[in-house]
Amino acid sequence: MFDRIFDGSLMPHGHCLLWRGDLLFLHLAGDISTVLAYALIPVGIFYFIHKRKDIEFSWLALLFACFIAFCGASHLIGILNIWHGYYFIEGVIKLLTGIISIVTAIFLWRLMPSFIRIPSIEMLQERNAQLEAVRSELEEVNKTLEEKVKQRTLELERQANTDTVTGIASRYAIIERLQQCYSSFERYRRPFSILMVDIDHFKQVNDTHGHQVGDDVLHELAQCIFNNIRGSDTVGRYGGEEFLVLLPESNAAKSLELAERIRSEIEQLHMVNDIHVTASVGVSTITEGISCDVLISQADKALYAAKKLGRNGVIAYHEDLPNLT
Ligand SMILES: Nc1nc2c(ncn2[C@@H]2O[C@H](COP(=O)(O)OP(=O)(O)OP(=O)(O)O)[C@@H](O)[C@H]2O)c(=O)[nH]1
Repeated sequence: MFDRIFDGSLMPHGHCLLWRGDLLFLHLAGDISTVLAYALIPVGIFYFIHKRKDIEFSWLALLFACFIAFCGASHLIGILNIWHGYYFIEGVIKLLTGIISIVTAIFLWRLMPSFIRIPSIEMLQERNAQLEAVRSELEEVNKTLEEKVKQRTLELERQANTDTVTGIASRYAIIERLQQCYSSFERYRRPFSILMVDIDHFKQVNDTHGHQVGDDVLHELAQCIFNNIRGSDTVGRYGGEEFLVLLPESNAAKSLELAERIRSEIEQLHMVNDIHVTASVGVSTITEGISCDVLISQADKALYAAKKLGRNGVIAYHEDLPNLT
């Protein structure tokens, strides 16, 4: 059996190619270079598959590598057969090469639709450019939205901080400012005072002239207070017809003086429908150990006293303030 396989005497030695130098050169050069290439290509494929474990269809690449390796073996036996006629071995190798080639071809054609679907570099570049355009568009939309949110937030903040009827600080804003002054007092002992201004008999204005005119009066009066305070002071609408004025760095005497001026200015105001109003003012100055709430209640007590004493007056809170009921 082995004799049949390795029997290289099928062609008499020396008859092959008749030892013509040109034929020998052509066949040897062609086969040797092909064998070398066919040995290197499968090694390259194995190396690639080893490095790129993510590649799909790697088994097909392996099949392809085997097919090339067998083609290389056919050429190798072709070289040997120049000297000896190992045609049995050559036949076996050719048969194996044929089988593996057919298997590879079948799988290659079965997978052809999938290969065709694989996007080309141009297609990927085009897709990438489209995605990039969408991304820039989204970025632009995002910027616009952010800007709108910013504007809306500012608008909401402005609305929350401003009283719509009078245009001065809202109750929320004036209380916040009061807390800031109080913190500053607690930390740096910065004094401050507050005025509680309340329009006298405002109900009569509403009842006589209507609610809209009442609103106009509130607006004019608020602006009057605003025009008589410093930039560092704040006036806010504390309640219906009640205003809270915050006076940082102002002691009791200075605050009383300002309260009197405001009261007097209000008294002299000529408002819509020739309306004249007066206001009562309660003054309170921060002292050690009292809270914001106590400070406000002191101003309220002083205001109440001013009302009880005939309105259109200014009273500063002090310990001996009579408990008027
Ligand atoms: N037009 C208008 N009126 C308001 C507003 N808020 C409160 N008022 C009115 O202010 C009036 C307050 O009346 P009162 O609490 O009796 O006080 P007053 O009439 O000013 O009397 P004294 O404070 O005791 O001098 C009520 O008629 C409320 O309807 C507002 O936003 N607009």
